[in-house]
Amino acid sequence: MASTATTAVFAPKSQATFFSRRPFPASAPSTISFDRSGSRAPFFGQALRLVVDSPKISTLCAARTLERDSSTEVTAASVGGTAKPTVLVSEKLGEAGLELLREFANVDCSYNLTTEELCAKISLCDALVVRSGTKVTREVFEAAKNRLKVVGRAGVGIDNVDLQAATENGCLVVNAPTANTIAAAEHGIALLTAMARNVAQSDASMKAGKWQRNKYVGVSLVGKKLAVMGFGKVGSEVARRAKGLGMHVISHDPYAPADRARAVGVELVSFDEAVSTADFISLHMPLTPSTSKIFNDENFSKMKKGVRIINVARGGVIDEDALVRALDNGIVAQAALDVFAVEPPPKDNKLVQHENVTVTPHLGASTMEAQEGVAIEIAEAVIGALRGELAATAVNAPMVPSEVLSELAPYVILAEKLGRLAVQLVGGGSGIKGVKVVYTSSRSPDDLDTRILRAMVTKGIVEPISSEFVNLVNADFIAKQRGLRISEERIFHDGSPEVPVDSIQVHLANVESRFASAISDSGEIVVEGRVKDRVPHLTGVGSFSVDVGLEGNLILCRQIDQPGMIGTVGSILGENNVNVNFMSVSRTAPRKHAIMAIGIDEEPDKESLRKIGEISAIEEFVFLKL
Ligand SMILES: NC(=O)c1ccc[n+]([C@@H]2O[C@H](COP(=O)([O-])OP(=O)(O)OC[C@H]3O[C@@H](n4cnc5c(N)ncnc54)[C@H](O)[C@@H]3O)[C@@H](O)[C@H]2O)c1
Ligand SMILES: O=C(O)[C@H](O)COP(=O)(O)O
Repeated sequence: MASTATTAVFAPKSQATFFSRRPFPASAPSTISFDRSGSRAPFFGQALRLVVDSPKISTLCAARTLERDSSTEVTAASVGGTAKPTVLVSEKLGEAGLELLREFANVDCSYNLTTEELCAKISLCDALVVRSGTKVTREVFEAAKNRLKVVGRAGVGIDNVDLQAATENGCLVVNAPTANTIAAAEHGIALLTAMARNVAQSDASMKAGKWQRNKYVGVSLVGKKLAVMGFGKVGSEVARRAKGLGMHVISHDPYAPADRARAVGVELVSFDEAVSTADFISLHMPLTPSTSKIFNDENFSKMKKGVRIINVARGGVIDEDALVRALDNGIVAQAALDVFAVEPPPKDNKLVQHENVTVTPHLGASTMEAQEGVAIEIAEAVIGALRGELAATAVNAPMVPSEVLSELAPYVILAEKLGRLAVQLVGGGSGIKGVKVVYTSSRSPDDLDTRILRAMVTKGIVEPISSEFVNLVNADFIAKQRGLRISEERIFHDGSPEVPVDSIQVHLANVESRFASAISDSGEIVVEGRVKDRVPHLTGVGSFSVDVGLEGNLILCRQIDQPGMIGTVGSILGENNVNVNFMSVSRTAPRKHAIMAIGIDEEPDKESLRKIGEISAIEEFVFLKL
């Protein structure tokens, strides 16, 4: 994979190359329409394109208004009135945000709607503003009958919005990712201190007429070890505050830059070290396929007896039944939970009822200040989107002109998949800092604007490990915010200028890998890809050449080169009904080491992965999701 050709650092071109900002005057005949395909990762073939072109909004805005709850309800019978769009606010939103919305739109604040009521209203609305309590399902998007242009989530998590259905129905989803960070961190600290001193339990006891001073002796925080799991926006603020309480703070976050943690006086450690040495464990990682139920029986059993756990992240990172068992057998002395796998949890939920558990109903973001902040942030994003402006907090829309996409589409997919693969190869606790993207191309720098490719690499790296959504507008900002230094290099390739890019390499410097063979001779994780017949392929891992189509999932194995390996692994996958779509083997020399890359359609179960790991000739392997 190494190349000796010339290198140049790219300077980004003006944004205007990629975006057309067309204002959306309320009086003009206009519609925002989108390409219909796509999902959470759609910059390209599946991309949304913002086009302003028809009289939909003026019709939708011709609405008679009715007073309700100091806001406005729009009915199907509405006629006449102003050419304003209609915004349905289905959960309580800060007044400052409502005021902004009212200046621009007819605002209907209707809370606690049933799904039927929401579906009945939604076809009369251009925008919907929610928090985490409104389930914006496919049914809702379909009931909107194409009128709904934007869903604004006044907060971070969009777990309650069906993004795929939103995209398929041409609806933009925007969120407000930063305004409630401090509130969530403060709530984490509130739960930590309240739990340590039995505040909730002793309050309930006194209200029941008791005076139980001996029963509610607490534990001190000073000098105790706190493990912050996830050193992102909220986790780092919790760490800062916990240090102020005199705690010894460590953190586990495989992707956070170590110097950021050091600046707060926090050491980044491995998962096992964090959970096995801490007195308190505070959870601040996002809910992703790899963090789902990560706190399970196996990991509770590694913890110090009497550990205390705080969760203000997402309920799904804990296996709740396993936590009940860990509380009952004394491994976990206490837990303080703001979030639950199902919200609201059933009344008889064992954790909610448990004497040693302090619970709050998802209040992390619920301060006056945070709610004003998210309300303003989301109102601005929703108004901007209705006007046809770019939304930096767009969750499902990149808005890239089709002419750019048509040429770069497969490279854009390749760039994201390489980022996604590279981040999954990271192991240990050192954190990612330097990312280098190397393009081999025969085009001159003026003929190849790589911003979209760089943005896609960032998207691939950031989205699987965080609650952030990356698009072309915010990619550089998000990378900077997370301490990721992304540099680009071009290597001249003497080929056809018809082909925009010959290969893309993603290098991650100063990191350990879960798959040692992904570390190249230069000591970096390196993955390389090429587009063949418009299909992205992985063509290099570390110092090995491979060739596997980037579709579905991938298994990488390093093995002793010997007969029968392909068959042995293939049969294990076959027994698990996992279809192999591509396979390539590359070796250093006959009967020495070989790397096998296997593209598979489905995700193998744990048992099959265990069996592959037990094949004696296999020295290491890793399963990666594309
Ligand atoms: N309770 C609430 O009201 C409330 C409010 C705000 C945020 N949240 C939740 O808190 C969580 C964190 O939010 P944030 O804004 O700090 O997100 P963030 O994206 O800024 O930080 C998440 C961090 O977790 C790290 N991470 C990813 N996978 C990990 C893993 N396997 N192990 C350890 N670390 C891992 C990421 O590298 C990142 O640094 C999210 O789930 C968010 O939805 C809850
Ligand atoms: O995702 C978020 O922003 C938090 O979990 C807060 O959710 P909420 O807006 O429903 O309080």
